[in-house]
Amino acid sequence: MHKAILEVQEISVRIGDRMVLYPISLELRPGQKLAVAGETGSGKSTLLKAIAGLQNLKSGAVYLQGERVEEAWEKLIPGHRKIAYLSQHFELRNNYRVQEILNYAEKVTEQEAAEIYRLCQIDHLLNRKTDQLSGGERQRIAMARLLVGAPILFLLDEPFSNLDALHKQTMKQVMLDLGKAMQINWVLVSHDPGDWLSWADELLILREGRQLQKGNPASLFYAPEDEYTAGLLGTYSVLNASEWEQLSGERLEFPKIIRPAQLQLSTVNTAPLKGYVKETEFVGYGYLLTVELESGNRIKLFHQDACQPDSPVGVQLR
Ligand SMILES: Nc1ncnc2c1ncn2[C@@H]1O[C@H](COP(=O)(O)OP(=O)(O)OP(=O)(O)O)[C@@H](O)[C@H]1O
Repeated sequence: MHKAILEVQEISVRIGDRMVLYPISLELRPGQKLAVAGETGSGKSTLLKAIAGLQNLKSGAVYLQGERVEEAWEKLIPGHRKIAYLSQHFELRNNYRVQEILNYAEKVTEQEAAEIYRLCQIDHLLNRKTDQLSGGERQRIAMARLLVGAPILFLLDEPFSNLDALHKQTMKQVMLDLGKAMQINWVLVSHDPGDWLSWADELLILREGRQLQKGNPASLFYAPEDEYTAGLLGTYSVLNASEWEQLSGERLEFPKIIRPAQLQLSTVNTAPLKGYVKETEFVGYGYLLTVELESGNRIKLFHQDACQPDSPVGVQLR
C-alpha cells in the first residue's frame, strides 16, 4: 500500500529547444490539497499536464498510487483514466442537453452520479442545452462531467478565472464537499492568492519553470523567501534592516518583507517609526494606508478608519 496518492519525481519538460520545467518533485498524501502559483508563463499548466500524462517529459516520472503515469507519447489517446484535468480552455459540446454530455462520461452508479450533480449544484440544469448556460454553470458541468469518470486525482487549471466572487465561493464549497464525500485529491493552479490561500494545505511557487518555494500557505505568506513569492501572495512592504531593527529589536543582514496586517498605527511621539499618510484605500474590512517613513520608504498597513492625507503617524508592530 502506497502512502502517497501522487508522487512526482524529478520531472522536467522541454518544448522545442526550450526548457519549460526544470526538475520538480512533490508528493500528495490522501486528502491533501495542493495549489501551484507563479507568474504567467512560469510553467504551471505544463506541470499540471505533465502530472496528467498529457505531456512528454524530458526526465523523471509521475506515479499515481505507486503506478507510473504514462507520458503523452506512450499512448494513442494521452491521459490517465483516474486523473481528471480541467483546463482553463475547457469545451462543452454545443447543442447537447447537459444530461447527455454527462451520461456519455459516466463511470459511477446512478446514485453516485446524482450525488455529484447535487454537490456540483447542477441538478436543475440537466435538461438545459449546453449553449443556455452561464460561465459558472458551464464550469460546474465540466467539473461534474470529469467527476462522473470517477477520478482519484483532480487537476484544475485556473478554475476561478472567469467567476465572480459569489460563484468562486460556490465552487470552493463544491470542491470541499466533493473532496470529503468522494476522497478526491486536488491540485489547483491559480493567479489569484485569494482563491487558494484559505483552501490549500500546501503551496508550490514556480518561477521560470523552477520550483522556488513550497510549504503551507500561511508560512509562505508571512515568511516569503523573496519579493516574487511575497508579491504573488498579496500586498507587502519591504523594511530596510535598520527600520526593522527599530521596529522589532531584531538585527538582520537583509531587508525584511512584511504584510500590512503585521503593522499598526501608534502614538507619534513614542512610535519606533514615524511617517506621513500618503494614501488611504478602502478595502472592505478597513483601510489600507500607504505611509511614507522618514527614510522615504513607503509601507502599507491596515487601519480601521480612514486617515487624512499627510497626517503624521507612528508605526509599530501589531
Ligand atoms: N506548446 C507549446 N509550445 C511552445 N512553448 C510552449 C508551449 N506550451 C507552453 N509553452 C511555453 O512554456 C512556458 C510555460 O507555459 P505554461 O502554460 O505552463 O505557463 P503558465 O504558468 O501556466 O502560464 P499562464 O498562467 O499564462 O497560463 C511558457 O513560456 C510558454 O510560452
